[in-house]
Amino acid sequence: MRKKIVAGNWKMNCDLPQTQSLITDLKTGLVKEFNCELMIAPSFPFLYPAFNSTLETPIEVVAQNCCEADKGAFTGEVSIDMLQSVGVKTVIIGHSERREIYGESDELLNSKTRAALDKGMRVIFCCGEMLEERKAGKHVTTVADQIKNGLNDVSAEQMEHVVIAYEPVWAIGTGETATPEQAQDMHAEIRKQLEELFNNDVANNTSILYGGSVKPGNAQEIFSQPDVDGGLVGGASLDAQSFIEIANAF
Ligand SMILES: O=C(CO)COP(=O)(O)O
Repeated sequence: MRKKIVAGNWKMNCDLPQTQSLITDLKTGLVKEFNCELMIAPSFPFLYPAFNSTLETPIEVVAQNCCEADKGAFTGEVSIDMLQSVGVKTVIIGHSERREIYGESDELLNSKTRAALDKGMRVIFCCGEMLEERKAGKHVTTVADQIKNGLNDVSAEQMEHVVIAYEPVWAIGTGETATPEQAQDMHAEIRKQLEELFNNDVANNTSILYGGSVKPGNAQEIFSQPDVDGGLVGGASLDAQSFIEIANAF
């Protein structure tokens, strides 16, 4: 079933006191029912305290990354079992910062995605083109390749646990948002691609989020596009009021 989701990717921001105070502010601000699922993704060390502080609230705590391997000699990595042991049920995979800064390849991201799905996790799979790719008119094929490679060997049944996040790299942290039409066009292309790779049900039922400078002032227009099911929000999710206003945009 296609769900509306607003997820805050806190990236490498917020130490423990800041994490706790942001969650307190969110809880204080969540005075009414929302028409969407709410997620926050703090850094690894704060997942467990965040999980505990959000029990009995509509907020789900999700991870920003995971290791594709089960356990063992992988210094600095965090396994899916470890995440699950602290209450995490959803993981973001393939964020452009992981792809670009840490060189995570389509193959690695596919391994992570399959490992997470095999363990029963939900995956927010990120895709998005660079500015040069858009300028060269290659944005649709770039994103289609990321999806085809990243979701290789994922079954149609497993796609029930996959959310796609389209984040054009040129719109991340730049203040420059894709226009609602640009977001809608790409989301429609992604659905076409899901239909080709899987089937019509998967295409219709997969939630596709937009990410890239989503703010209270532009969320409503973006979320009102027929193929946009919510947002993956960076900067604006670090302020409780902004995040709540974005969630209210549905
Ligand atoms: O990368 C993003 C979310 O994952 C988007 O970040 P900004 O909302 O800060 O542009």
